[in-house]
Amino acid sequence: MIEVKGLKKRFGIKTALDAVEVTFDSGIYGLLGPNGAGKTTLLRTLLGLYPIQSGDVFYDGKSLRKSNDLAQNAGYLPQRFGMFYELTVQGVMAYIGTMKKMPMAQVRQETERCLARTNLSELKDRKVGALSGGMLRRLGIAQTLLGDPDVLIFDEPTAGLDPEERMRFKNIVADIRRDHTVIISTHIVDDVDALCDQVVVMMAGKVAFTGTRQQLKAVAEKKVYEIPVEKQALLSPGAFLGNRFEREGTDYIRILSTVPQPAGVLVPPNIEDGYLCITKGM
Ligand SMILES: Nc1ncnc2c1ncn2[C@@H]1O[C@H](COP(=O)(O)OP(=O)(O)OP(=O)(O)O)[C@@H](O)[C@H]1O
Repeated sequence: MIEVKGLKKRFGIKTALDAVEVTFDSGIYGLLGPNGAGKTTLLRTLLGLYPIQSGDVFYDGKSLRKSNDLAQNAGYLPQRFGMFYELTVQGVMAYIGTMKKMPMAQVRQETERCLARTNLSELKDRKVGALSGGMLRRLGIAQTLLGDPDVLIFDEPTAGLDPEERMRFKNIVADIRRDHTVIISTHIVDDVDALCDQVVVMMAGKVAFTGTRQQLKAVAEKKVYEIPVEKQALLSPGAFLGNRFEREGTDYIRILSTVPQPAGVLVPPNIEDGYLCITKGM
């Protein structure tokens, strides 16, 4: 279990984390938030890549100030995964395995398993410099899985993946045993809906919401309307205009509103509605 308590982080005068309180237990967590909310800073702090300035993080009860157990038991896919261009795919896996202090025989076995899992077995001899962006992302995912770590941290894992590879990533995550802690930072709300048991929403360096997907949806209960585009002028002030879509030849707009909108029809919320209600303060 990872317990974050009163964690603060500043870059010069910029406060990136402002007394963050959150607990990550076993299970799959989606970490959502607008650009600059502090998601990457939080993840990097958990991994010991930023020193703790104020507050603390406990991994299985031990403070990160005194122990680097969390970093040693974690696989991490950074937002921008890069590697030496001259290394081959399997060379990267051997390099990461060595950094993780894994015995060579285990590295070989795990390399085979993780490359097969990410559809890279046939590219094992290809150099990093000759991989496409999507292939490099898959290699990043493969090295995260190496050694089956207890904690897996993925920072925007599906960015740059084609639909088939996104599906494959979802299947990989679905196969991870639920006694692991998996944290997935993403902007793709659909991915959270498909994958995550719990959702954490960050805003301006703080945790604005933690709960299940159902609880996130419930935030938008009785606040979501659909209205034909031609009736848009009848909306009461305070409505937030969401997606525009077409149904049976009519154009509609999805609306979020805390005041009743008689010109629209109330519809059940989805998790994107819940997320938008939090970020718009509705
Ligand atoms: N190395 C740094 N130096 C200065 N400021 C930084 C640094 N890293 C992050 N910041 C700032 O800290 C804040 C939080 O950034 P962070 O990258 O953690 O946000 P994020 O939620 O991951 O954003 P995104 O979704 O865009 O990746 C931002 O205002 C950012 O500009």
